[in-house]
Amino acid sequence: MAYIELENVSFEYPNQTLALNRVSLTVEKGQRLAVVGENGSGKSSLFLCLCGIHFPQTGRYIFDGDVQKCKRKGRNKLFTKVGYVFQDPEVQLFASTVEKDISFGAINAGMKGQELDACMNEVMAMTQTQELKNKPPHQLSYGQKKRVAIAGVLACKPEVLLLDEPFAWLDAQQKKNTIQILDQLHQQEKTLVISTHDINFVYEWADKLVVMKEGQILATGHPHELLKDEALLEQAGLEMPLVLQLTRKLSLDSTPETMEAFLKI
Ligand SMILES: Nc1ncnc2c1ncn2[C@@H]1O[C@H](COP(=O)(O)OP(=O)(O)OP(=O)(O)O)[C@@H](O)[C@H]1O
Repeated sequence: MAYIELENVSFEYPNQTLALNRVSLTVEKGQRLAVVGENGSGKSSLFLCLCGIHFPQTGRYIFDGDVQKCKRKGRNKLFTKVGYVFQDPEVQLFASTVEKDISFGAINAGMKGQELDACMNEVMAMTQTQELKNKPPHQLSYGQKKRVAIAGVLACKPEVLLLDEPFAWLDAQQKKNTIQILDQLHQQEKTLVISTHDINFVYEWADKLVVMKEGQILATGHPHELLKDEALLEQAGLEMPLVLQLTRKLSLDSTPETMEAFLKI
């Protein structure tokens, strides 16, 4: 059985916008799933359903073997195991210092003493936020706020991380730092689900890709397969990854899996 399973899930906002339309999807434990699609295709709405903030009106959501019920009490396991990093860190940060912000969720969940100290040290080291710990979050740069937002979610020790556009507005170095965090989390066998418009990153990073359009899933599969499908790319409004474009242009026999491999040819 899959770790996360959506069966024909539909979700409509109160203004009757149908954001998810009969979406079916499975995610295995430890998988790196990328969700791509045009603006408004439903990626954030999908994440908000996966973490339990929204509840679909129809269909079934099964997390780790449990069918999710709309009652908040029945979804405690979901809330403790699935962490959501919002696209905009401003939505997430609220405490008077970075340290208080990062520890808030963990303390709320009952963590204290040495366990809390060890957890804070670990997540602040991973996200390089130690030197920011006494600063008010509103004084940080955008990239620093993003790291603090990730740290706060990691401190709650989720098994699944949903990251909504983790690279949006980041410079090259901050993006590299965020990719390093994702790589470390993957080594820890966390399940990672990201939405992004960075198709080159998706091609190299994801084990599985979901392509969305107008609230529906157009295709699911390995990015190496899906991202060479010109008809799908056209339908979804996506560009072909650069490494594939270059491979075709140069009529290479084999397709390198990364840009680094391409540059070594
Ligand atoms: N709170 C809301 N109330 C009403 N409609 C909403 C709300 N949030 C999103 N929508 C609508 O739901 C649809 C899906 O939006 P969603 O934010 O999930 O898309 P997205 O793929 O994440 O877009 P983007 O790439 O721009 O972040 C859009 O038509 C959007 O206008």
